[in-house]
Amino acid sequence: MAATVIDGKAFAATVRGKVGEHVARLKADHGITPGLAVVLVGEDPASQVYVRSKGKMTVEVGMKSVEHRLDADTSEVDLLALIDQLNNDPEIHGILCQLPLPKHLDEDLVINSISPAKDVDGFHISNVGLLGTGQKSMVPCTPLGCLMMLRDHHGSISGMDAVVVGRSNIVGKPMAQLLLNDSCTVTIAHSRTKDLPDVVRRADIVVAAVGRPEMIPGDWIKEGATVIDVGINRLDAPEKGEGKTKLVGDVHYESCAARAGAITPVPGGVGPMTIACLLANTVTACCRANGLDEPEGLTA
Ligand SMILES: Nc1nc2c(c(=O)[nH]1)N[C@@H](CN(C=O)c1ccc(C(=O)N[C@@H](CCC(=O)O)C(=O)O)cc1)CN2
Repeated sequence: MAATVIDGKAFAATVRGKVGEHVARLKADHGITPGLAVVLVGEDPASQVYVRSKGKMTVEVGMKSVEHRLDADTSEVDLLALIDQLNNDPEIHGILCQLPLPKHLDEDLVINSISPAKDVDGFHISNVGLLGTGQKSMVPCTPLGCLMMLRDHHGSISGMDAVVVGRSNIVGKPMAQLLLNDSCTVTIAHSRTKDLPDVVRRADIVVAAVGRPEMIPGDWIKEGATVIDVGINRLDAPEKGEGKTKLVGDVHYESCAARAGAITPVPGGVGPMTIACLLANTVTACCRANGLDEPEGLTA
């Protein structure tokens, strides 16, 4: 039977709709407008697209958007001074530095200088620790988006066998933690994992976050498993014309879809959920800062 295609683009629009409703209530009932500040250092073309999209969608849901675009050679001292200013700005409830940062900047130092309460990326070491101990935290946007799609598709994922392929701080590790918190039996697999195909074949849920185009073929997938593809890899596509490119995920879509029960496409799967969850996290941060009830269904 053909796999159900989990439509991340449509689901993200629903999440943004819920965020917008909550923002409208915050404004009407409390006179509060959530504010998000995005910091971009340098001119990475993909980052510029993501930052523009974040700003546009922030405004669309009724929140305040502030963008700081800094030169590629901005010093660490200047960047930390800007973050300090944003940490102390009462109109700003969420702050993020778009990654990757230029090589001369210490990513850990920069991330950990953001106030944990405003860390809407959920990358600050305090939020990592809170998530790891099952306490209330800010949750990284991409894994949160994957979790929302899994819960929506399955209802409950409790007791399911989940394999996360990839161990990055941004996706793999927090994803594993979220699945564990939802009572999955979780394996984190990576480049040194022995018998990777057999490990993946045992899983009811496969989250692919390795950053290697089409690395996971269909014959690694258990019949009926749910496949969440986090990869976004741009490849040359001469078949589409000279100089053309295409996006592919970390799984080989056609062969995996032939065996899976459900699968996310690339593009249009996990990617759009990342920005929707960023907006959700900003409303959550704003509610927490003001001692108000958090929006239902928009947190882990
Ligand atoms: N500070 C952060 N930096 C980065 C993050 C992050 O969560 N926080 N994640 C990625 C980039 N990213 C958001 O920042 C992001 C990536 C992809 C998409 C998306 O919607 N992708 C589309 C395809 C877009 C295209 O055509 O290129 C899709 O998958 O359908 C949104 C946001 C790294 N940096």
